[in-house]
Amino acid sequence: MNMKSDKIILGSRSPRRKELLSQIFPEASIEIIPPQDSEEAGFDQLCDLESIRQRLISICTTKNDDVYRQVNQSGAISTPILTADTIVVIKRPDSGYHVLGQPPTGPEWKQTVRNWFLDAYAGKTHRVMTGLCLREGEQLITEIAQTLVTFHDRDTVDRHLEWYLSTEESVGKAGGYAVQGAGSVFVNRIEGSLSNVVGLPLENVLRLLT
Ligand SMILES: Cc1cn([C@H]2C[C@H](O)[C@@H](COP(=O)(O)OP(=O)(O)OP(=O)(O)O)O2)c(=O)[nH]c1=O
Repeated sequence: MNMKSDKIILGSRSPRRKELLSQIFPEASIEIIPPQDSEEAGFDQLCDLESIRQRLISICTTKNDDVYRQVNQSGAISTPILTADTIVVIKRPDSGYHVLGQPPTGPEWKQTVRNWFLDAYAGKTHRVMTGLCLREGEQLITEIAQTLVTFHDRDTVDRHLEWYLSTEESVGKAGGYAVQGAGSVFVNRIEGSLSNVVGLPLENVLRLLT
């Protein structure tokens, strides 16, 4: 089956997304144009899945519009533009759902990630969602892929957590871990797309592009 287009613009600064996309699309045909405005709407106060999903779609659409504005300055373009956003969603027993994005950038990141691992991940299942936005000419297609990730029990997390924090792998990763890296030592089960957890659900992207 052929790709609908022989070029694609990936609107992302994430090296993982580029690497993933190049597994299904020739690397030489991928142009990277990251969004300029790094201010993103947050998920504060959102505690039901429907509002979280809507916000996720709105974030990837905003990224897509940003890239489109940059490209469009030189005249209308027909190359498809793909943008994405990945979040971890946990369920709190009392207050519904809660979104974990990337850890804070200040020195408090270690304590934040420590709390996420001990309180939200150990022995439990959380969701990883990636929102996608694909612009093809006038048309915008948006969708969300979801994967369930179950962590090992508290003993295993306790045993490896301080070592994991010392690797600093958490930095820049949604939810503070990398399933494709050392973070895999904590993961007991993955239900759904693995590439979705890493930042780009390849099954969805391939379906949209073919
Ligand atoms: C959960 C998880 C996330 N991640 C990464 C994927 C994404 O790069 C990052 C989530 O960050 P995002 O905020 O989705 O994206 P970004 O700011 O890195 O990039 P963009 O320019 O496209 O907005 O977390 C992993 O690499 N492995 C994992 O297991």
